[in-house]
Amino acid sequence: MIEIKNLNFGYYNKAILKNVSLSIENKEFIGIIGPNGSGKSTLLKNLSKILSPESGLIYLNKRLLNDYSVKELSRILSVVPQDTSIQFNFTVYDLILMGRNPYMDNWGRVTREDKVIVEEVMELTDTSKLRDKKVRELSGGERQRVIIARALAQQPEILLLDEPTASLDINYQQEIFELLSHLNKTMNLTILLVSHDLNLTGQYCKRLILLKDGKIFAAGSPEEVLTPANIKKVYNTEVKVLNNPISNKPYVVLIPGKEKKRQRIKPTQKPRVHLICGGGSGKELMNTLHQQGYRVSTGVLNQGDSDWEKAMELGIPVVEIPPFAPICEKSLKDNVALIRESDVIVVADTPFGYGNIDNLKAISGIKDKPIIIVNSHNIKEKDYTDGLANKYWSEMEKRANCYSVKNEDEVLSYLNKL
Ligand SMILES: Nc1ncnc2c1ncn2[C@@H]1O[C@H](COP(=O)(O)OP(=O)(O)OP(=O)(O)O)[C@@H](O)[C@H]1O
Repeated sequence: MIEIKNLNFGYYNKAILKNVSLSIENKEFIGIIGPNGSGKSTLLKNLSKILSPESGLIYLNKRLLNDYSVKELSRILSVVPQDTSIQFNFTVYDLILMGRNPYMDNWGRVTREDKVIVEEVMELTDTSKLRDKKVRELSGGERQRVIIARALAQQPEILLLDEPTASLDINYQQEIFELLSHLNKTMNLTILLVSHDLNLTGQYCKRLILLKDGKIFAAGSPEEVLTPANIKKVYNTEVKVLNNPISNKPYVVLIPGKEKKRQRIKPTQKPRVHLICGGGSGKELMNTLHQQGYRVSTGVLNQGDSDWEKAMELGIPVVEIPPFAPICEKSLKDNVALIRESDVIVVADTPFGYGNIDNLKAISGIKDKPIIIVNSHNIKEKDYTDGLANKYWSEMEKRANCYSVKNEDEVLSYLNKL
């Protein structure tokens, strides 16, 4: 059904998928697992033609994926993406009906058949009772069922899902996996899903593909793939693999005490640096710190910003928001969590406006971490917030653990002293 031959893909010249070859048969239920950044989502995006391989070939039903038009492809393959936030507040019915788009004429006329299929998929996914609700009023689990219903309304042969249970509680996680398993068995749907949950995928998927650094490290039945040796090599984590007596499937259990080992090696590592930047003000420093072995994180940054692009290129953790969007509550919270994991905060020579002032506000509230500020004497020229940035800046400068420096070389010498 799908044949991937020597697939290579990279972002900005950085190789991500390396020589991946894989055959997927009709009616398979496959889990793609692997650590953060191992290339799982990138693989799915290459399969759904969101990204194009640098080299290698992908065949779908013996025809090159590249030769399919978008409409043709969406009648065979549908995708449940990782980010399922819905831009507009549609009703559940209207959202599921959108799955029929690949079958509609140029005027978007809804046929009797479209309506019958929508009813069928609502029945299958137990979403009929939600039909008139607005999508934003749904719980996480309900929303995920609705998104799956929309994907099913496309009447695909293959369903690709990127972490479909990521933010769901244990009850909804199981419900989604049960639903997928049911669809796989009763509708002969081929399913390929990315997940971090070794136990759920081990329980429900018939085959697992374990990725490490963009390569297939192991592939086979859950019993073949979920071994302590594989998990140690790929995740650098000690586990015990037990047998779940109810399902007779492998069950992965963490061995306590791992944290102590981590702490022992920590003193030899360089400090973690969280870099506040934007508009290209931090990319050179980010590069230098990364090259010198500092563990750098950054955010909040707009996607497409040149500092964001640099972070992507280097593969460093970044809290991101859509292009031109102001910092929202969630991104702010994520950024504070990332800052809390760092040892020191560095503020690049960054202008502050109302769109990014919350980055400064966030660090002004974190008093227990050293802060290094580049070129602080110039703040008035970089304050586009009628003095708000200047206020946070002056407050921070009064602290004993705040260092104002003139340039990036001085940042490095301060970091060396810390
Ligand atoms: N749009 C992008 N631009 C640049 N680099 C990217 C982009 N998307 C992902 N990457 C990088 O590619 C690598 C693989 O990312 P990918 O999202 O495929 O990994 P993953 O295994 O799905 O990770 P996770 O489990 O964290 O979701 C990472 O180093 C990531 O930083």
